[in-house]
Amino acid sequence: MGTVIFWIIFWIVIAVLAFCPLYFIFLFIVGLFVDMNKEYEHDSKFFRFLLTNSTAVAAKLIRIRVKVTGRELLPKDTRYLLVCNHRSKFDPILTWYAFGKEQLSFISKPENFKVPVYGRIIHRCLFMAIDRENPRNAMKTVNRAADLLKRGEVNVAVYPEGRRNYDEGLLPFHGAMFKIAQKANVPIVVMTAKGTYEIQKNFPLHRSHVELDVLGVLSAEEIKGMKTTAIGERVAGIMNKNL
Ligand SMILES: CCCCCCCCCCCCCCCC(=O)OC[C@@H](O)COP(=O)(O)O
Repeated sequence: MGTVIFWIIFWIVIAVLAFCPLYFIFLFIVGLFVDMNKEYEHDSKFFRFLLTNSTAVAAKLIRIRVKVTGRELLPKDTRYLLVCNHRSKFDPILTWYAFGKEQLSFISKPENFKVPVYGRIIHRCLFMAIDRENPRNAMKTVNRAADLLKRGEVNVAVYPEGRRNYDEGLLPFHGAMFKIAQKANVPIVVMTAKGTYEIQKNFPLHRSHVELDVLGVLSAEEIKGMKTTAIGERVAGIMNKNL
């Protein structure tokens, strides 16, 4: 009996080991059909599926368990701007994986579009590069994001801290990010991510437990006419209660 179990486990391991490189080669080939110079106007169900599904495989292999709370707070009748604290490069990856059906398109530093294979997939899924050094260029991304929301194409996600925070608490917010929701007249969904920073330390010996908590929604009416600094204070207040 032991021998049979051994061979079953053996072939499962072989299958997984063979599957990953084959899946990656498949992602590489389909990625070649993405035009990186084209600004796509519509999301792609196919590439969105590949983004979420391949991440699901990776999350299992990296032994990450994601617990989501507050999913019921997500607006159903309107698109929204999701804002979250930022501690790790795993934050966006586990967020688009845990909220696969929410069609989240992230505002990202340009370098991420150069990541092999995934740079093309996120481009096709309407992720937007932002120039963090040039406010005028950054406003172009703000307007593009507001346009995608207004047209109801996708939900947009952004880290208002602008970069990863290696300390406790929150970094100062880039207020212009909240303008996206005001321009599109949509609500702001406030979330925190916890446990992502430890993933790198845990892998491969330990399992990682990540918590994504949807904490509250600032309605479009509520934020209309508010100063972005005041919106920032509201958002920080909600996040800090859970950090
Ligand atoms: C199997 C899954 C593998 C996925 C690989 C995906 C690689 C593409 C990542 C796209 C991430 C999109 C959103 C990122 C938001 C962003 O760009 O925030 C900036 C911070 O991050 C890093 O800034 P910094 O702390 O200054 O380095």
